[in-house]
Amino acid sequence: MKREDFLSWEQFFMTVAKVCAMRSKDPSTQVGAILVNNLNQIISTGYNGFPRGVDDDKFPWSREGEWIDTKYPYVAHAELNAIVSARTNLTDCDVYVTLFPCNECTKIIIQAGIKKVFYLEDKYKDSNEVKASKKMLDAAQIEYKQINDFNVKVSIN
Ligand SMILES: O=c1[nH]c(=O)n([C@H]2C[C@H](O)[C@@H](COP(=O)(O)O)O2)cc1CO
Ligand SMILES: [Zn+2]
Repeated sequence: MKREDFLSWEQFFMTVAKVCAMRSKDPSTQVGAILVNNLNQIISTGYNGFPRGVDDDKFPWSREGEWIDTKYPYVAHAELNAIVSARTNLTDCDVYVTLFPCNECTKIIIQAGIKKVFYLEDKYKDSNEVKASKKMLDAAQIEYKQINDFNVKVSIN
């Protein structure tokens, strides 16, 4: 008899996205994203961090203060990193991301031809950025689905 408590594809991919988030050095929010093609192959991975050459010991990680002195102008979002790292056409791929994409990432997701967005958390759902994301995804007829039928808890010692 086969095991019954195996991970579904959706649970598996979301767990991989969660592991990607563990690479992030952001002290407040770690985000992971992966792209998956229609053969269930992982095409690329990403997490939020500063661009190559932008030293994460010298640039700020703070959230507050003058905009130029916060992390916000510098950090590359997980979804952006996954999309620019992909080496194949992304048409009809799915994205698994641990946080609902912001409006800037959503534009990139749509333009890359991604078919479906799977997300874990939606902690900024009341923000205008996320509201704008949902408006664009609805208009573009791109489905989004929360994967919350299991508890992703990855612990590596
Ligand atoms: O879709 C996203 N992808 C992503 O990588 N991020 C990153 C940018 C920041 O490093 C962090 C958000 O920081 P904070 O929660 O402290 O505002 O998450 C944030 C979002 C959603 O805003
Ligand atoms: Zn974003």
